[in-house]
Amino acid sequence: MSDHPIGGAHAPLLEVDHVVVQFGGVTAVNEATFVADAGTVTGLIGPNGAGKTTCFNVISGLQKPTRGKVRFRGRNVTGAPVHRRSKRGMGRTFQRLEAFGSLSVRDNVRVAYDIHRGLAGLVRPGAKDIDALLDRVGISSYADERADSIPTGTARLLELARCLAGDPKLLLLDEPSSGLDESETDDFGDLLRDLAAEGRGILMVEHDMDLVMGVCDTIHVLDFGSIIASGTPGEIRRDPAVQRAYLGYSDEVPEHELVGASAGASAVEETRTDLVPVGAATEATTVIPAVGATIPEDVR
Ligand SMILES: Nc1ncnc2c1ncn2[C@@H]1O[C@H](COP(=O)(O)OP(=O)(O)OP(=O)(O)O)[C@@H](O)[C@H]1O
Repeated sequence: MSDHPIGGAHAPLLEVDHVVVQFGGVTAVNEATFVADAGTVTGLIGPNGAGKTTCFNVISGLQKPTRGKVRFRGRNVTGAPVHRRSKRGMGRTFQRLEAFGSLSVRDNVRVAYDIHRGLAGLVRPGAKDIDALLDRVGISSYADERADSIPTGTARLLELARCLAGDPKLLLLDEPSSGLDESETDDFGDLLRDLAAEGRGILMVEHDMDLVMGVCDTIHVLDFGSIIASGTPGEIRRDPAVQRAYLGYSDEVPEHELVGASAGASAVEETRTDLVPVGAATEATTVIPAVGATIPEDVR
């Protein structure tokens, strides 16, 4: 039964409502409240240790919150186990790769179809379904390779294909672009937009600011477990608190010189995406120009 205060029909796809997670004395998530809507791509960003993965664990059912609620499709799922959320249409990929290494890429997707369909899967997916999915995520050429022999970026796309085999209404993607090169990341961004255009909701934890700023409709920023800003990419880029906490910023530079801080910010500034998280560059600059904007593994 729906417990949404304004009724299930108009409820956001996902609502995280004043969620708190404490690990002993550490407050990993502190009253986090945000939504992700169907048909949109939502980014969840923030510095290392900000609580992003813990939020994902609460949403997907791996972590019980100390307080607060998670609603999915208008229903309170806070106490629901992972498989029930999955059945209701929640799919997740992980930072670590979960595929079966000794199986081929194609067989990994076949297994994912079987798992999602369960006993209802009396009719097994045809090779056509599987190959169409591999094609959709752009890894057809690896179909017959063992999953443990493919590049990391390709393996992440395989994770996505396995997730899509369950036809999820909400996709939770944890750093999906790591390991992809620039052109693969561009294609991946197009795929995310396509998936959202089909009516799916996508919530993504991602450090590649070009991707986040380029594909997200809405971004929520976590810092020390709290949401410090929510808005469009343009709003987030201009937010001084976000600049300080996460995006390139130096205290020596007056705030009016921050990207887009003034009402008269130029069109060039409005559209620029050359922002990377603090700590991702060696030079102390106001707004750190991104080189490919992907953070090296060692500063994550
Ligand atoms: N199981 C746990 N036990 C104790 N502390 C934890 C646990 N999981 C996470 N934490 C702490 O909670 C905080 C948030 O961690 P979390 O992994 O959610 O951050 P994150 O934003 O995902 O970081 P990253 O970008 O590095 O993945 C950190 O201080 C972390 O050390």
